Amino acid sequence: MTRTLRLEPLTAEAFAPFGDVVGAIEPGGGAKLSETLVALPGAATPRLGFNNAKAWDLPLTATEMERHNLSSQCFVPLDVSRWVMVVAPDLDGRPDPAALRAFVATGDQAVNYHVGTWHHPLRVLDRPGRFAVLMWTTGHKPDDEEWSTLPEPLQIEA
Ligand SMILES: NC(=O)N[C@@H](O)C(=O)O
Ligand code: NI
Repeated sequence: MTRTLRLEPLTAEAFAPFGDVVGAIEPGGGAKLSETLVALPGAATPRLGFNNAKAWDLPLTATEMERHNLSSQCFVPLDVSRWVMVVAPDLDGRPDPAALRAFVATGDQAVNYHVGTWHHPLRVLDRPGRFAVLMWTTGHKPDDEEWSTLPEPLQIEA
């Protein structure tokens, strides 16, 4: 049995339980993230990664989620069309299947997952997308990420 989830437009308000959203900044304006850029003891090594993520077509199928229990994870689009994040609150150490949310972001929106937030790995739409990704690591798996398989596959649609 596959569950269907519809994409919601990403807003800072809707995403607040899961992380921060930094939207387009007007000329002369600015924004900063600070307190929610978190590295817990053990995750002493900063990692600023750069990637060029391939494009996926909708509907997306999600079967597992991940979280970083020692670090926040911040995705900064460098050249991106649209991109998708699937998140959920924790329920007894797993993503709460009843509270899964799927958001679609623009290439002007950066997202910082708060430490421990269940999320699906990055999914980009329309064309490949380049990102900078900031987090802190222990330098070795599996400490840096925990995975959980969803009780049933999730189909994400527009
Ligand atoms: N590790 C990494 O860069 N990506 C994943 O953690 C992810 O959330 O996509
Ligand atoms: Ni991640």
